[in-house]
Amino acid sequence: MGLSTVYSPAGPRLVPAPLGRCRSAQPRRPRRAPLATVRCSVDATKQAQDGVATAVATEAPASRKECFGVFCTTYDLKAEDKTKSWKKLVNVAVSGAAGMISNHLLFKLASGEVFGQDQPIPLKLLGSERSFQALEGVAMELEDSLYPLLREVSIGIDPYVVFQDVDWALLIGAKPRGPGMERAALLDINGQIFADQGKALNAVASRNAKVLVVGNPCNTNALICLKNAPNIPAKNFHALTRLDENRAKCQLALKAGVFYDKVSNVTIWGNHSTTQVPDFLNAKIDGRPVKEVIKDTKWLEEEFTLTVQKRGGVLIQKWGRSSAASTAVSIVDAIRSLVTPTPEGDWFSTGVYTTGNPYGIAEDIMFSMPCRSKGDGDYELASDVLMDDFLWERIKKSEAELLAEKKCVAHLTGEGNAFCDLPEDTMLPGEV
Ligand SMILES: NC(=O)C1=CN([C@@H]2O[C@H](COP(=O)(O)OP(=O)(O)OC[C@H]3O[C@@H](n4cnc5c(N)ncnc54)[C@H](OP(=O)(O)O)[C@@H]3O)[C@@H](O)[C@H]2O)C=CC1
Ligand SMILES: O=C([O-])CC(=O)C(=O)O
Repeated sequence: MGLSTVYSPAGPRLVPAPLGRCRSAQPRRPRRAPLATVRCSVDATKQAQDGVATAVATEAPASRKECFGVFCTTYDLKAEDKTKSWKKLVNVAVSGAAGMISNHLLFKLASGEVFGQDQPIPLKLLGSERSFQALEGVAMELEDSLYPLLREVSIGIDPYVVFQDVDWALLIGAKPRGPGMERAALLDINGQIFADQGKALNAVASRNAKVLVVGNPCNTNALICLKNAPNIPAKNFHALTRLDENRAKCQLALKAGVFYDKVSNVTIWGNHSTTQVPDFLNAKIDGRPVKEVIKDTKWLEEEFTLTVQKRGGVLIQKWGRSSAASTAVSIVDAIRSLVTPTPEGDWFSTGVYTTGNPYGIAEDIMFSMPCRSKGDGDYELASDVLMDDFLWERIKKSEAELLAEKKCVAHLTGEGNAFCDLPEDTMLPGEV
């Protein structure tokens, strides 16, 4: 007899799997439209009475998303949503789910490390025709990991199906830049992916869905995505710059000879590219301004800044591929910063939409800035930040780059014809 999972107020526990395994009505295969499937549901009242799930096979409507393997034998998620004793499910979609970053991230999500040890989640994995088999492999590994909090795994290649009702969309899938490829071409190819996914989110995701864009160039991809999803608040879109913040914290800790938990208030301003600005003016070590602790201004202005800007590229040279594990960790950090209250006085960096920002940064781009959260998934920009000429001059350079990128993708944001004239030094962190 296999195992399935049941939750009670006392926490998750394993119980024998219910009798009767549900199968797809047709063999699983890549497809654009969902097939009719058979699903299992749970009698929530009975379950509440005796604490053990009972599976009931029911015919699903044609719109039912396909579950995967053991996850089809568990519960009717909608019925579970209604039970008082269980936390409401948080639906999480991940694109590029068969890629390297996801291979680390999905297991962190399933373990409860991200949303909490009392938060059951369904995972909705988006792939493509080319990755569908690998996606099945990922789902099999998730099955074999017996995560008590993992309530459903569904895999698919149609974002309109996979993004149905999602509360969080983690958009990782994107084409990496190949040899000889112009950055403008990458913007165009990947931009199209994020325009399509934005439209799908707009049509089917939760109206308050949070969207974190990781696929590069992530700031401009996030802008494209939000412009194609006008039904979702622009404030809910993020571009991942948390990896850069973590890299900056590590370098400051190394230089100061402290462990990195002593480093706070580190902001990455701007683009996730080599124009990004790691801010040492506002950063603190043990609650003191970094400039009081590290007196080597030349190191801060030159070596520190360049090391953080180019860390991704150096790592590619060593590893032969871009950061995957540390990127997954930084995605966890980025989400946790939004779903848990920010420690008093501190802040975190995330690329957000620049409407009404207090710093004077151009409006209508996705720019990394210092933010605080009450832990409700929302954030406010930090206002207690210092600015000097060095910092401002660099911020303007990253701003100029993002404004240029925006012009390249005007055809994807509904703002007319694209005109692409990128500064030559515009590079991803992975390009050195
Ligand atoms: N913001 C940040 O801090 C960081 C961002 N990144 C970016 O994250 C993205 C994913 O990285 P990683 O997981 O390592 O990459 P992988 O190459 O391992 O996986 C990327 C996935 O993207 C999907 N994809 C979508 N469209 C295309 C396409 N046209 N051509 C090829 N693949 C495509 C593929 O899946 P499928 O076939 O299922 O579509 C593939 O599995 C990259 O854009 C990378 O530059 C990486 C590190 C840090
Ligand atoms: O450039 C890349 O593909 C990898 C990347 O974003 C990083 O390491 O910061």
